[in-house]
Amino acid sequence: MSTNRKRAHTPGERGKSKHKRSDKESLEVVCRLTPYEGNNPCLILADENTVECTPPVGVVQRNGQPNADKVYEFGRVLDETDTQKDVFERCSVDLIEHLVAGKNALLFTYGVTGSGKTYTMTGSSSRNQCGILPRTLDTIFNSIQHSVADKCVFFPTGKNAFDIRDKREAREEQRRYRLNSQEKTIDEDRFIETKKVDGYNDDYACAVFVSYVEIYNNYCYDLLDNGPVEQTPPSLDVHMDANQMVYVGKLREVEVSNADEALQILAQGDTRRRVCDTLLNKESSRSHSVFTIRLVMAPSMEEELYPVQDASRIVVGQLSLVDLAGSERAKRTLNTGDRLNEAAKINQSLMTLRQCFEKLRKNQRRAQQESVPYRDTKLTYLFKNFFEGTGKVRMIICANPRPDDYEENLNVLSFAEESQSVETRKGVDRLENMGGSRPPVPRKFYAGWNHEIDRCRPPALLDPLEVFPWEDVNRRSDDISMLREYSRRRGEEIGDDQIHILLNGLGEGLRSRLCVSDYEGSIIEELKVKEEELNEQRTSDAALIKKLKRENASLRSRLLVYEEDNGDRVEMEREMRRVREEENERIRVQRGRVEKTLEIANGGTSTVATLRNKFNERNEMTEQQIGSEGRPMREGKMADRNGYYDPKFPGTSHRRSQSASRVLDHQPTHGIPTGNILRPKMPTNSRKTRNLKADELKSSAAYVLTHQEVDDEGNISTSLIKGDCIPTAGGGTAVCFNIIEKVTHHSPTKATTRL
Ligand SMILES: Nc1ncnc2c1ncn2[C@@H]1O[C@H](COP(=O)(O)OP(=O)(O)OP(=O)(O)O)[C@@H](O)[C@H]1O
Repeated sequence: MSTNRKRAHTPGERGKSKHKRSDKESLEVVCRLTPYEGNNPCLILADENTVECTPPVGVVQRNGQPNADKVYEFGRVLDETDTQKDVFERCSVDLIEHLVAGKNALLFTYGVTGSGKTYTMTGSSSRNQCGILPRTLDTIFNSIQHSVADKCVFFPTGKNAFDIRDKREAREEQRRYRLNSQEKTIDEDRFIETKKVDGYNDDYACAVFVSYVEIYNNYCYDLLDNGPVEQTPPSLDVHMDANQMVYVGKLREVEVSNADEALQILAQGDTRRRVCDTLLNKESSRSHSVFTIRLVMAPSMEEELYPVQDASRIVVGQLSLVDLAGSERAKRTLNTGDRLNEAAKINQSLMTLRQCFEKLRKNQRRAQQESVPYRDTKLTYLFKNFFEGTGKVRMIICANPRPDDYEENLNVLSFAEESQSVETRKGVDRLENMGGSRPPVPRKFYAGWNHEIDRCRPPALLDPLEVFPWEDVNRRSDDISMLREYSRRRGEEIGDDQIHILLNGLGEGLRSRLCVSDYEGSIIEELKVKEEELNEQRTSDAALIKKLKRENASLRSRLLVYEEDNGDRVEMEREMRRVREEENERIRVQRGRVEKTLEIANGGTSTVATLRNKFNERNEMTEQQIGSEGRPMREGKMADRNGYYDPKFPGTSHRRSQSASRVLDHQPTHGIPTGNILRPKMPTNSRKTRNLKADELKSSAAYVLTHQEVDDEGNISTSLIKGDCIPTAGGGTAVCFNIIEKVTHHSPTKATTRL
């Protein structure tokens, strides 16, 4: 790995701006890496927020320089180990919470062609491959199921708004709807997500509307158009409503009562979507698709799940799931004709998206606001609501680590990383708080009882003033039989004609109470399930706590042992330090002594130096005289100049005692007899040795080593190597050699021959 790694942004910089306000939040980016089994992936997950980008071998920059490794940081990085469910949980669940709270959110995928955008957004119907969109639809309906009003109660006005029908109109519209609706084919085998989010306000009745738009070659088409699939529907215009919100005019918004219906609509729309086989993806999206889920909510009537007919109290939450077409380079796809034109338009709209982001970031930094080029493409115009209105925006970057995608991935990643500093306004709570009264009873609970109540009619009832004992209606299984018995008894007492008057009053009251009781029963059931789940969770938490406590105890005891060991170790280290310091001190003292001794030995004092010089001078003379003149000096002179001892300079010897030998004469083990008159003279108290011992040196003041050599011509040279014995700091004796005397004996026969 190159050390030349560049950090595109530090984590602190990400998503921050100077003027960050609490009503703003940053666009969040999640990066998903496509599974890749080849060699040399150009992208790898470094940690859960970082992706590392390594250039493939041989890829260099335009200037010929090698590309550096780079790291990019995102809100989260997911790789092949993260499942479709993980991606859904991380990217969509909080947006669904936004939606059920009446806020807006935009989730879009972005990346190079074939990087897994459609797979991530839609996937397939199996458990493992089910993508964000189907899971989101399931989760929405799981979370609002008791509050969904009957169909046709809410309706879109066509001007980006909704209204509410009164009950009679709604019933008529429902009848028409039933007549026109076709048999639905539901995928029985599809995976169903069971997730549910909290946060829906039960005081509201709601309806879900979906729409599906395709932006192809910068034209908007309704994928839910009712016309024949073979025909391209007319392109639709994008408008702005009275609240400055952008919407697609004449777009079909289809009301759905459950996720199955919504998925069927999605599948219907997909049959119209333009997908082609390209070199880089067998099913390449040639257009951007925008699937929008609108949750329309209005405060419900007191007892019944029917919205109060006041359009001004309607709150609409919107979640748009966008699958962008992938950016692609013509030289890689080798596209021509229509495909090339499509690619150009795709790239142009993606480029405009980048320019909008850049402008938004610039505007965030400056007081002076420049206009953002939303209108340049249909895609960016549709996104305007989210960037300038209220809503959370999240981008999923899909990136394939194959080396061929390296350069395009770099573009995508750096754009995505910069985008994280774009801020959008946070959604505000628009739902009214109804003061915590009991939620209205969903209509489906009424339907169950209607039939039963009607069966109570035959027996006559009595005086309408006589009150049915409602307070006893609390165990639902007994309610009907009690009413039957009551009616039978009273029917015997009064005539049949009275019965209808009484029944009407009774029926409504009974119906309402039974339904409420039924609804509450279902809530109790749900709470029981929740309680069981919580109990299970508590049991497993308790087991975990127990296990953690055990581990904690064992860690504590191990820690104690370590601490004791550590105490011993500290003590030992202290002792070692003390010994080392003592040793250092001893060495320091010894070194001082040695230095002093050396100073003395090397003539550190002037007296010693002078003596040594004189001594050396004399010895040199002796050698010159013997070597140059080639004849022996007179014996008397020799005695004075032997170089070993001069009583005038007692400081030059190192005698230990007066009785100690002053000169140690070290003779060769096998001396060569020269038969010569020229013989070195030793002082009388010198001691001869052939096998030198340390003790002998110690007791001597001077040392002379006799060394003999014979060359090929029979010449003998005898060397006397002389030195002073000096006691060393360690108690031994060193010899400091200071003169060599040489006597040479030439062979007369050889010398004559040479002449
Ligand atoms: N995470 C993944 N796990 C398994 N298969 C994947 C994954 N991501 C992508 N694929 C497979 O890769 C292929 C291309 O994916 P997909 O069609 O989603 O790419 P795309 O980004 O939408 O391409 P385009 O922009 O051209 O439409 C598909 O066959 C898809 O099943």
